[in-house]
Amino acid sequence: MTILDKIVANKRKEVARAKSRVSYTKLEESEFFSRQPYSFREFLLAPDRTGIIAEFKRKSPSKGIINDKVTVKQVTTAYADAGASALSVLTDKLFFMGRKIDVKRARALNNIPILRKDFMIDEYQVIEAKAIGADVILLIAAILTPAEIDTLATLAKSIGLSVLLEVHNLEELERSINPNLDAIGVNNRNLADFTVSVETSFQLAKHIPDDFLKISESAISNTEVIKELKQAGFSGFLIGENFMRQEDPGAAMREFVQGL
Ligand SMILES: O=P(O)(O)OC[C@@H](O)[C@@H](O)c1c[nH]c2ccccc12
Repeated sequence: MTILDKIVANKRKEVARAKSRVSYTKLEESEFFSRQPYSFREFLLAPDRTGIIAEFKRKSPSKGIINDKVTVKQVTTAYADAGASALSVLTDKLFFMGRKIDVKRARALNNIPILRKDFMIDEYQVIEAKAIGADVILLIAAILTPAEIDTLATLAKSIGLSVLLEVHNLEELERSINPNLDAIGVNNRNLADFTVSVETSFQLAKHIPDDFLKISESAISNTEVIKELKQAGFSGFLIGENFMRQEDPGAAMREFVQGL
């Protein structure tokens, strides 16, 4: 059983529990549910922004605790000030030490899109994403069938959310492509064994149709790589650990973007 299998098995239980505690009606009555989400595309392509999707991540299965001393407020507002095009906030509790309230807090404090970073397997989580103030959801090709991707993406679009599909290889990309997606993210980290290589992004770039935004995810640690990824057609760069492992992640991002 890979780590991804374990995460998904746990997620099924978590979603069942959440459904029994908070009804769809309750979610739809929440303060953020009726807001108009920000457009992921618009913010990624805005010339005065960096294209960086800056992540708030306390812990990961591959690295253990990365930083559990900082607050959502301190980090996300500094990321936005430093020119982030969007925020990525983990909501998986067991493996990433994330919480749904982290997205709510980030929403109340920032005026840029927020990606709810979780393992989406059920329509309930899509409604929940909107209810907690997210603008973008992540669909991971490795854990979803094409039919599931279609169902979740169609629902997300119908409530105004943007959809980012994450792939790790050509086979996943080809089987998962769907007109309801806004962006395709190439994860440079293999979620089954944690190996990382930015080459994955360069190899898959030419196979991603131009109507989708191209995003490179994980293991991005210097601005030279970003310049090369831009040349290869990428407009989004998802960065977590490189900032989060510093005592002041916002300051780390501010310094990083000087090199762009
Ligand atoms: O911390 P990094 O190497 O910069 O990676 C960020 C992000 O890409 C990574 O956290 C991630 C990519 N896809 C995911 C899916 C689930 C959880 C986490 C992720």
